[in-house]
Amino acid sequence: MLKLDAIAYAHPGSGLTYRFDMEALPGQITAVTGPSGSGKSTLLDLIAGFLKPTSGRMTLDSLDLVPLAPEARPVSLLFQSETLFEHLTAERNVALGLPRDVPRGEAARRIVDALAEVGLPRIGPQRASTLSGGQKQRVALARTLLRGRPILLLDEPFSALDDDTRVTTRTLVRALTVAHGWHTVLVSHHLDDVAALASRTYRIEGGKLVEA
Ligand SMILES: Nc1ncnc2c1ncn2[C@@H]1O[C@H](COP(=O)(O)OP(=O)(O)OP(=O)(O)O)[C@@H](O)[C@H]1O
Repeated sequence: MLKLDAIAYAHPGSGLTYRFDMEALPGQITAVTGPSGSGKSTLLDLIAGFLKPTSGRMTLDSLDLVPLAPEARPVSLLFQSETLFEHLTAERNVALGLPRDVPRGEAARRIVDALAEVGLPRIGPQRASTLSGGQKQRVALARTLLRGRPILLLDEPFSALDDDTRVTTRTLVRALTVAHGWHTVLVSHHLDDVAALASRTYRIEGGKLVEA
């Protein structure tokens, strides 16, 4: 379980100190909602390690996350505007999720498997710049699969997608979360995404997470 226990943080110059308590179970999507400026990105930045809490505990099972630098945390991120390298092929983008020491043959096999798992078995050689928004999100999810990190942070990941693509992409996110036992934390303004996906929902109110 991912557990935040009185994680405290105040932005420099701000009078508000956030105090976050949260539990996210493996194989489930935990949603966080709240108005613009309420602190949703701040929460994700604390989990990812881009911000350091002033106090509190944050653990994944028995692993203490607070001392770990962002690159050492068991965390993957997926945002609204995807972070693929547009000039690289889909398979090169996916390969970025692999450790450098994986032998070439095994790397190729794992990339093929990951693209098949996200439903894009044939687009490996295509440049990212030629893919649709939904395909790009799937390629990013394939890269996440290869990273094999058990916490997935999603910040409005479906916002730029049309309605049909949005439904298929969120169905995929749920299936991957269940299949791989990810602790998926979804930040969204869209209540239909939250209703469709979340096992547990929190709302940020007055700098605190309140279970909805
Ligand atoms: N680096 C920073 N320094 C000072 N204040 C900041 C910093 N980053 C964010 N804030 C402030 O903290 C508050 C919370 O911001 P945050 O981005 O976490 O909100 P949010 O809920 O994600 O908003 P949105 O839904 O618009 O993305 C806002 O008032 C914002 O202006």
